[in-house]
Formats: sequence, structure tokens, C-alpha cells
Amino acid sequence: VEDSVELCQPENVHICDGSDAENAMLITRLLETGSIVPLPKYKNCYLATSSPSDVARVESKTFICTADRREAVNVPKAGVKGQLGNWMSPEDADAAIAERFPGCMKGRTMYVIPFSMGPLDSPYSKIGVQLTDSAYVVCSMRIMTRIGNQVLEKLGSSSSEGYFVKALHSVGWPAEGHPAQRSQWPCDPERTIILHKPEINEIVSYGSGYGGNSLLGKKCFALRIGSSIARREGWLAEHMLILGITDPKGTKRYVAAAFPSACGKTNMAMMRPTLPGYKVECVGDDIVWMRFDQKGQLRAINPEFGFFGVAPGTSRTTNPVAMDTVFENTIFTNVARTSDGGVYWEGMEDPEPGVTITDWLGEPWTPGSTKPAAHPNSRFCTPASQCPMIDPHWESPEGVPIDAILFGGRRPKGVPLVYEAFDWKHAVFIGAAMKSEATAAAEHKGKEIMHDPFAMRPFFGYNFGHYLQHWLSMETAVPNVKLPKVFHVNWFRKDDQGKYMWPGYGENCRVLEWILLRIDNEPGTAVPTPIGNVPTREKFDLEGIQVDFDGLFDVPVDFWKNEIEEIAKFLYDQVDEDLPEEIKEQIDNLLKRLNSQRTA
Ligand SMILES: Nc1nc2c(ncn2[C@@H]2O[C@H](COP(=O)(O)OP(=O)(O)O)[C@@H](O)[C@H]2O)c(=O)[nH]1
Ligand SMILES: C=C(OP(=O)(O)O)C(=O)O
Ligand SMILES: [Mn+2]
Repeated sequence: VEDSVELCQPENVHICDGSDAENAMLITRLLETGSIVPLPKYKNCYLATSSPSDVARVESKTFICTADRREAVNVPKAGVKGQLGNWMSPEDADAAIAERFPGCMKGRTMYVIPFSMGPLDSPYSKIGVQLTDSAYVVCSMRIMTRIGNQVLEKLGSSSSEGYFVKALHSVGWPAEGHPAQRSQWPCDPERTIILHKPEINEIVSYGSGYGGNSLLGKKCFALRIGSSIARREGWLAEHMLILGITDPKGTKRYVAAAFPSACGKTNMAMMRPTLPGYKVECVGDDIVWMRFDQKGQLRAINPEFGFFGVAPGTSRTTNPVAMDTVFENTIFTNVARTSDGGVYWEGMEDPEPGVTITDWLGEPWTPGSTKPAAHPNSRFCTPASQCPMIDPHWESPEGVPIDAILFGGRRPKGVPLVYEAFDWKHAVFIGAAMKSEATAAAEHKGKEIMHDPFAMRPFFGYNFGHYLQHWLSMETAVPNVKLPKVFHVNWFRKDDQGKYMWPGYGENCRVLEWILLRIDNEPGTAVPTPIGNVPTREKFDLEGIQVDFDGLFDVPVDFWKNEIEEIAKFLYDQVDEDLPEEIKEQIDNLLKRLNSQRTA
């Protein structure tokens, strides 16, 4: 703190105790500066609208900084541009800090936020301290993580642990005359930079107030620094939801699922199953820290304390549970506002007659408007404890047992609703081969289908080749390892008219039901295809819905030959010398399986 005070020269330093009184004081401050507005329709809810140039994560300005480049990122073949993270030398990182931070908090307050990723009494939790000049960030961190005195006390007592993650954040406060200078959302988009130093467990973020760039416990710590710690310590930090599902007989299982940003994690974590007799409960919606225990069981904690969920598309029909969660103690960002003091976004039920809408940019909005009312990456930031279906064990210090892992993405063509990996090595290959349409969660434009291995492309804290090796090594993580079953799912396949073929949301429980049958080794449930096992029609419940089963599960051989060629090129080009032999074998085996099929 002293070093950073010397660097940033704030007028005040406020050490956050995490109390209600402190939060109320900060909210008042944010209301006074116009950084948030109240939403009197709900209890203790506020709306922040950002600068239009600070609305999402910026992957191109996010770096992993290590002495040896090969530690931080994949080293592609000569002439190939790396797609799985950016590297910067520690010297260049320090120079970037020296260009931006001196005096950046002049005349303002530096907040010191001690926070815990994971329940305070869990041996798997880790502590961080974030310094920031944004009260919005403090209030959001208080929702997303456990903060305050309790954390300082634990930090003081756990000398055996010895380290905490140091996180420095400034929104950047450009000089007089700069367009962003007087705005209610200060930021410095041109000079935004997000730096991670895994070798010394440090994060430095400058220029952006947007969630993924500024709430440093989340993507920066829990995924990037976290994955690098996890590799050293022999566990996994992943971009996954965790849910518990109880079947009609009363058996409960936990499932983790990795989907890229804005591809359905929060919705699945809060799913209300349409099949009778099933119950889903939510442990987490974005990040999992998991490891095999001594008995060989994979156990997971959710390191977070709240949900930072995508608002558009959330409605009474798609995600009623989220709708029952977010209208208390919530900070909304970049959604639209209604004249009766509420919020509005695309996909939400229409407001009452007579109620008018102001879009996220402050302009009047009507259903005929050509621009969206809410920014496509607008978010709610809400306490997890408010979720009516939060799992009773969501804060259990030893974590919950995971029996299946799902990978998935937005794949309009060729990819079946669900298929199952043949074994662990095949599972790791399926994770490596993941692709998905780009979304508004980062700066990518359009709907290009991008590679997104393990849904971690923007979040790897170290070389993806080493990451693959680490996943492969889990097969022998402990003597009696009980490997979870692994599946790939795709809720987003489209027909020739461009319409989704699968109703999704609560109906996704039908896929979960089949997964449970597979976990229980029920006979007659699956048939092999070249890419993995798919359900048999008899054991996949379609009662009450009209869908094209054959179309949903079709594995078009020509499509997959092209697909695997492209994936192989991507992996060989990107990972080159660090591509594990096991993955090369998986590519060869899949090609052989495809070539032995008759093409249509
Ligand atoms: N068609 C369809 N859309 C979905 C489904 N699940 C989520 N979505 C939409 O995808 C967007 C992102 O979902 P969300 O759960 O917030 O994704 P996350 O960022 O991975 O947590 C929202 O607009 C959802 O309404 C689904 O099963 N089918
Ligand atoms: C917060 C984010 O996560 P997600 O869309 O995965 O919920 C993000 O991508 O910045
Ligand atoms: Mn989410």
C-alpha cells in the first residue's frame, strides 16, 4: 500500500472494512458524482452507465508478464500470430506502469480492498488485496467477493500461506481537456492495459472500469493468476459454472461446465428443469477451482460471492431464477432505464403501458429504435446468496464432488446437441478443440467462429501447451483417481432457416438427464460416432417438445473432416513444440475414425 501510495499519490487512503455503513457511504458518494443513479422500483438497486468506449474486456490489451515468454504464452510456429494470450516482459510491464500510474490518483481516494476468493474457512481459498480509485469497483467487489476485516484477520493469521495476490487498479483520470475527464465514468481507453505477473502473484490494471478489467478478483486473479498457481500446486482453475442436480429418485450429482463468455453459464447454473422430478441448485456461474482429493474424488469450490451476469436475454421465461435474484442489492451496468424507476433490456418482458424507456446511452428509446436499449454486454452484479436456488453446500469449505464436466459453445452448424468423450485423453482433446461464435463480452466484432479452447482463450495464465499437459496429467493426479465423465454440448445449432433447433434453457435438463444415465453406466444409452458417443433415441427424453432428433444429433462427416483439419492446423500452428504427443494422437485417431466413415 505504501509503495502504491507513493506511486499514485492519492489524497486519501481508505481501508475497506466491508461493513454496511461503509457501503452506504460509498453509494452516497457515487450518487453525488452521478456515477450511479437509483432505481427506486427495486430495493437497494443502482444503475451505472459506462463510457461508450469502456464496455467489455479488452483481450488485445491484456498481458501475462514473465521473464521467459514461453512460460506465459504458447509459442506459435514461425510467422503465425499467437491467439491464446499476449506476453510482455517484466521490464516492459514496469515501463507501461511508469508511463501511466505516477500521480494517477491525485486529489482522489485510494481504496484498499482485502478480499478472499473462496469461503474464508476453506483450505482452497486464496486472499488478495486490491487497490483502486473507483468506488464503483469497491461496491462491485463487495458483491463479487468476500471483503473486509474478516479477510485482514485471516491474512494476519495465515503466515504459513505466506502470500496474497497484489492487485493495483486505476480507472485512469486523463488530463484536463480530455473528453473523458469530466465524465461520470472516468477511464482512459486509449491507454488501457491489464498486466499479470504470475511469478510474483501481481495484477496491475489501468484505464478501464468495466467488470472483467477492473474487478480483479474475477478473471485476472481467479482465472489467469489462479490457473498459474493451480498448475504449480496441482489443481485446476477453470472458466466453469457448477450446478447440483437431483434426479427423481433423490440422487444428487454435481456438474461443472465450461462455456465461453456470454454462451450460457449463468443460465445453466440457474436452470429450472422442465422435466418433472428434477431439481437443479446453483453453486457458481463463472469460475471453478477444483482438485482431486485423497480418495480420488474431484472436488470444486466457487471462488466468487456474486454473479456478474449478462442482462440481455434474461427474462421470466428464459431465466426466472435470475429474475428472482437481481432486483435487490444489485448494481446494473449499461442496461436501459424505465420512467417508473426500473430497468429494461432486450428480451425482457415489456414494461407497463405508459412507461417510457431511456437507453444505456441516455437517449429516449422505443421498440422501433434501430439500436438496442441495453448494451449487449450489459450486466447485473448481484449477491449469490440471494439466488433462490443457491445450493446448500455452495460455501462448503471442502467443495462439492464433481461427476461430470461439460464443454460447449455457440456452434450454428455441424455440432450435435451433446456427445460424450471416449476417455480422458479424448476429453482433453475435445476441450482443446472448442470453438464458438464471438460475443459482446470482449472487443471482437461480428459473429466470427473463434477457437476458444476450454473456454479459456482470454484467460490462460500460462502457456496453453503446458496447460494441456497439466490437464492430461490429471489422469494420474492421485492413486485412485475417479475421473469425471466429459461431454460436449451445443444449445445453439441452427436449421437451414437460421432458427435454433433446440429450445434451450430449462429444456437443457433433458441433456443433463442423459448425462446422469451415462454417469450411472446405464446400458443402451449411447451409440458411438467418430467424434464421441451420442444418445440413443430410446434413452433421450423428448416427451412434450417438438424437435428434430436426427438433425440435432447428426454428425456430418464432410463437415467434421474439414473441422478436424482446421483444428489440427490451429493446434500445430499455435502450440507447435509444446503440443503434447497425446493430443497429436487424438487428432490422428479422429481422422482415422472419420475416414473409415462413408461420406454422404
Ligand atoms: N438459445 C439459447 N440461448 C441461451 C441459452 N442459455 C443462455 N442463452 C443466452 O446466451 C446469453 C448469455 O448467457 P449467460 O448465461 O449469461 O452466459 P455466460 O456469460 O456464459 O454466463 C444470454 O442472452 C442468454 O439468454 C440456451 O440454452 N439457448
Ligand atoms: C464477466 C465475464 O464473464 P461471462 O460472460 O463469462 O459471464 C466476461 O467475460 O467479462
Ligand atoms: Mn455469466
